[in-house]
Amino acid sequence: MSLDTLKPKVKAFLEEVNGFYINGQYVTAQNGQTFDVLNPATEEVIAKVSQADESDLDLAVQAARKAFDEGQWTKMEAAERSRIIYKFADLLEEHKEELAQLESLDNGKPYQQALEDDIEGTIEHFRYYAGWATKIFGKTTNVSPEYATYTVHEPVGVVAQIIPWNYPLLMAAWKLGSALAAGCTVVLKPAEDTPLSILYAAKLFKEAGFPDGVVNIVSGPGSVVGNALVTHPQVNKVAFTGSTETGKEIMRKAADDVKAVTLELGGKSPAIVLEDADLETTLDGVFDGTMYNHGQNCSATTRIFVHRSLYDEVLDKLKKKAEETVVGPGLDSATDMGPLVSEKQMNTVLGYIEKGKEEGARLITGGKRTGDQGYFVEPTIFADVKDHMSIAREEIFGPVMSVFVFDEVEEVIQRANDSEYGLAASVWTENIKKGHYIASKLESGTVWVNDFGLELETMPFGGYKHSGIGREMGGDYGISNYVEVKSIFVNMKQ
Ligand SMILES: NC(=O)C1=CN([C@@H]2O[C@H](COP(=O)(O)OP(=O)(O)OC[C@H]3O[C@@H](n4cnc5c(N)ncnc54)[C@H](O)[C@@H]3O)[C@@H](O)[C@H]2O)C=CC1
Ligand code: BAL
Repeated sequence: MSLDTLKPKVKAFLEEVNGFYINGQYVTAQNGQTFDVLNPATEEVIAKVSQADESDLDLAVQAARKAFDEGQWTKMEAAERSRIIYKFADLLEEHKEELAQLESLDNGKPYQQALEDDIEGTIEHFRYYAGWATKIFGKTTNVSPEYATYTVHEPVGVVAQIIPWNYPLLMAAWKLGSALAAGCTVVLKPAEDTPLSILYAAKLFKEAGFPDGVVNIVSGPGSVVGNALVTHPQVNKVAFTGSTETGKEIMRKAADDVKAVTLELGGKSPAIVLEDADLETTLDGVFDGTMYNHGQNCSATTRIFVHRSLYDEVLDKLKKKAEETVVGPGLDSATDMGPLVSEKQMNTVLGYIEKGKEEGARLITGGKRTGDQGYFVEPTIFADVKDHMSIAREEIFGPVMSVFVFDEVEEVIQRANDSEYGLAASVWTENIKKGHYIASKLESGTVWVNDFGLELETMPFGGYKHSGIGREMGGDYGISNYVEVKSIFVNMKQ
């Protein structure tokens, strides 16, 4: 597939200046400003998008506030809210190929991966949370015969949602699905690098039947639009996915107004390969665990701890896998791994590769940019990595794997936990008792045993330590981010 084979609706969408979406309509920035969106495979401008400032953002928050206060969504029958979210998922399905093309062009990921993982995952996510709109229950409690006591779960209000660029539409779904099911209204800010898929999808909110103002999408820089969203006095709650640094800044600012925050932040996830691991499955899992989405995953298993008895064999086989990986444009069907999302991200990753070499890790394959156009970086593997090195401690967010050797189970548990992060981990062993034991000891929001990367709407996802606060998905775990709990006492004393 090439740019010439883009679907007519995608071509038309790319040709116009794409406004953001406020109060049920596309609008352009009041000051007329736009920003360029690049194809990371070619560095060419593929679209122009309106760039909001604080006054545009204020309009979006006012629209969400009005929609919330007037209750068109919040006080709608839950079954009707559910039907509208289902309908939105059906419309996404009708447009799934267009959305996958946009995602591949904008983010760089292979088209098939965009279609099957990102877009299908988005559709499933909305369907799942559509079902939850009718399953938000308080409790009746048995406090005293003289009181009727019960709790009510009420939508928290206007929600600010700020999302990153690694899974543009899927991250929007993770945030929107539960908030909308709970009856909140939303202002969502996509990342500057990847605003296209959610802006394309915005028109489908209206078609599905969402009242105006329930969902608003505003594009622009984090330092301006994101900041104004977090600090806006009419916003009740902030949900963010992105870097730990920005997450901390958001939390500090939200504290001024005592706004609740949900944060899904960085990771440095360990994979532990025990001496009895089934090597074929393990090597596939460990390799994809690091390299999937070009390593641009918060849950990427970038620290691979291999038992000494398998170390040389594992290194040889991982090297071979890296060298067989086809790096190329996302729209090319032969591509396994596309470009990184931006020049900034490519330079960050190349900087870490240099640090790895300087600090004495052994580069066994990769290590360079490929070509001089597009942000392509070779799948890169370092062996003999030591726990104190930068590549062992800091989030790289690129196709860079660090391999360590270990001897004892207790030793590797301690080393795996020796990180400021605690998002995900994997354990590879045929001894399932040991698998459970190690899973119980790891300081991590998710642990996969003999698997990697499963992130399902049916299970909560989030991190320990600096990897975040709260859990998204997982049914009522996700809903709980968007409800206030009210306790009601009714005096029945005669
Ligand atoms: N946890 C995850 O899934 C992600 C983690 N990252 C990590 O972050 C690193 C840097 O990537 P960036 O795109 O610069 O991340 P970032 O955390 O700065 O950006 C993520 C989102 O936050 C917004 N934002 C930035 N500054 C803001 C502020 N002051 N107030 C409100 N919103 C703000 C951005 O516009 C974007 O929408 C990556 O190298 C990676 O390590 C990046 C993307 C996703
Ligand atoms: N932050 C979305 C899920 C992931 O990167 O693994």
